[in-house]
Amino acid sequence: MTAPFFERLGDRIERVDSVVSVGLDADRSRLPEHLLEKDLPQWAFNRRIIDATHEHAACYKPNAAFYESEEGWRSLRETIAYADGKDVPVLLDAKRADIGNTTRQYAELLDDVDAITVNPYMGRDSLQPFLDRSEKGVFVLCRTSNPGGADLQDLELASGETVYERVAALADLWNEHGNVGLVVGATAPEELESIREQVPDLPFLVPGIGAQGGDAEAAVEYGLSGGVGLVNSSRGIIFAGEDQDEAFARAAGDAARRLKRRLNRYRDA
Ligand SMILES: O=C(O)c1cc(=O)[nH]c(=O)n1[C@@H]1O[C@H](COP(=O)(O)O)[C@@H](O)[C@H]1O
Repeated sequence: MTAPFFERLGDRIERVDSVVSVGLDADRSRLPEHLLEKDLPQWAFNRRIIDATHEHAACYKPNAAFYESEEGWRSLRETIAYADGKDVPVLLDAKRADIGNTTRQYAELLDDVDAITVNPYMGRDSLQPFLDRSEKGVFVLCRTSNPGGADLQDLELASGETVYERVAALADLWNEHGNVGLVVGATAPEELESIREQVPDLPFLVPGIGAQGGDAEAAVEYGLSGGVGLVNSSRGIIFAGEDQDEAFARAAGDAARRLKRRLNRYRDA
């Protein structure tokens, strides 16, 4: 039987001494020119990025948005299998959920990956098929990193709690199999701190450092539960060598190593 996701993630974090999630957001318009002639340029790019970064990666997080084409899905499939071959967990950033029969289809995405991001807007039944996959990780969007994250998520309910606090409380309830985490952006450090206090046992995926300018120290201080959690950087790693053509992968490897060391200073503090 496969061990639960957060146990496997904890082992991985220990093995590579890293909480870095490397975001594989392989934007076709930013790929090195010499890869564009390949059969599957995104796969060619990701393979080189994985070769250069896997020693520093607690997980890979491909965002499905970058692969929503026939060629994209083929690239994604190859990428997932390759990461798996390197023994690195894959978290598919899909932000899915829908009514029952539709969401059951979405949940099949978990057949090929270790964890997924989901959207809580439609409530528990829309997430149930994901939650039922007890060996897989399910990261529920709670307080997102984008400027508009406040539009709905910061609204105060009649009960006095905010929407994101309500989501955190619900996610804690939904965590019957110990497979639920939260997505909380590093651009909202105060919310990160208060959500951590509210749900001490849920590991967080914290995006928003690097290109979005979020707070890396707060990401580590509040993102981890029992040492387990993920701090994601996508563009800051994979496009670190955007202007270097052939040397792009080495630059990505250096960026991943630097981020690992920086985050580890806060982990050790
Ligand atoms: O669910 C996510 O991963 C996510 C949630 C959020 O609140 N903010 C956020 O940036 N993300 C994702 O994290 C990645 C951030 O990419 P970079 O800004 O390039 O590091 C993208 O794939 C986003 O879709």
